[in-house]
Amino acid sequence: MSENNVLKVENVTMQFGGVIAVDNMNIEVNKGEIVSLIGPNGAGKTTAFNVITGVYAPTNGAVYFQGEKIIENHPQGKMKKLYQGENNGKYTHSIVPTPDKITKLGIARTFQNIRLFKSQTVFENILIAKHLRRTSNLFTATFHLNGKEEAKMRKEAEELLRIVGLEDLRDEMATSLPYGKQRRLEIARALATEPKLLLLDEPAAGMNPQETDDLTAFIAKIRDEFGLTIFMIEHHMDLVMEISDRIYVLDFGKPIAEGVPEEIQNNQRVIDAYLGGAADE
Ligand SMILES: Nc1ncnc2c1ncn2[C@@H]1O[C@H](COP(=O)(O)OP(=O)(O)OP(=O)(O)O)[C@@H](O)[C@H]1O
Repeated sequence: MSENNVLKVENVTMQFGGVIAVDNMNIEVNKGEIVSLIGPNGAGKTTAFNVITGVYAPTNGAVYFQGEKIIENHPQGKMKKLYQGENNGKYTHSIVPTPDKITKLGIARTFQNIRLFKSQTVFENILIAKHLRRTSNLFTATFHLNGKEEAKMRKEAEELLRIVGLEDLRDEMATSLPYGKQRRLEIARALATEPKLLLLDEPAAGMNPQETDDLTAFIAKIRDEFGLTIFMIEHHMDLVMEISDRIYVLDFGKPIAEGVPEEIQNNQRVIDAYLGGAADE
């Protein structure tokens, strides 16, 4: 693993009963890269994100973040009998951190369906995320505010709103924002947890072409401004091809191709499995 490696997914399988959602997946994302994960519906993209962020303990395999193993698991319970996958027996430990632990390590994510604190303002959404960096308890994050630290967080939240261009909407209710701005707020809220690695799950879903263009520029801007590494699931091929340094294509839980955008666009296996149809989406 090179010292530039930020994320390494190693031989990860996620099996739900008889359904193999992710099948012995190997993926690497290096510092400063924007890497996209594409593939047909049901290919296992969101499940892969859920493993990396601690929502699911993988059935088998390991995940490394900045060179350190943060997740490892092996078939247990009824999976011992069910699991027929590769690398059985290679993993012997069970390291299964919760999502808030993963956030604290420096991995943040957004979701396919926007998840904002609906009855809070734009500013409050950012501030609560800042508090969540320090506590996993939403009640504490919202109500136990202590003087000096609170003032510092407020200042950082104001600064973040300025950088992402939402300062004029500071006191609006999050849900009153136009769709594209809600997405931007959700990304800003993820940034408030001070991640090194940002996972974006279909950030352009439901966006019109203008909003998608704005988002493309926005993602590039935050990568540069925050020194981020970005791993993104996306179906909008214009966005993916324009912004990605590299792309992984997933089909039936397995990466079937990896390369720079031009290689992926010209890969016959990818065209057959996915791009032929995705162009119309
Ligand atoms: N909790 C679960 N229990 C059982 N099966 C699941 C679970 N989560 C996902 N799956 C199955 O795993 C497979 C992969 O689903 P996943 O949502 O990861 O695909 P995806 O590539 O993200 O699809 P999309 O592009 O539609 O979001 C699907 O067959 C899905 O039904």
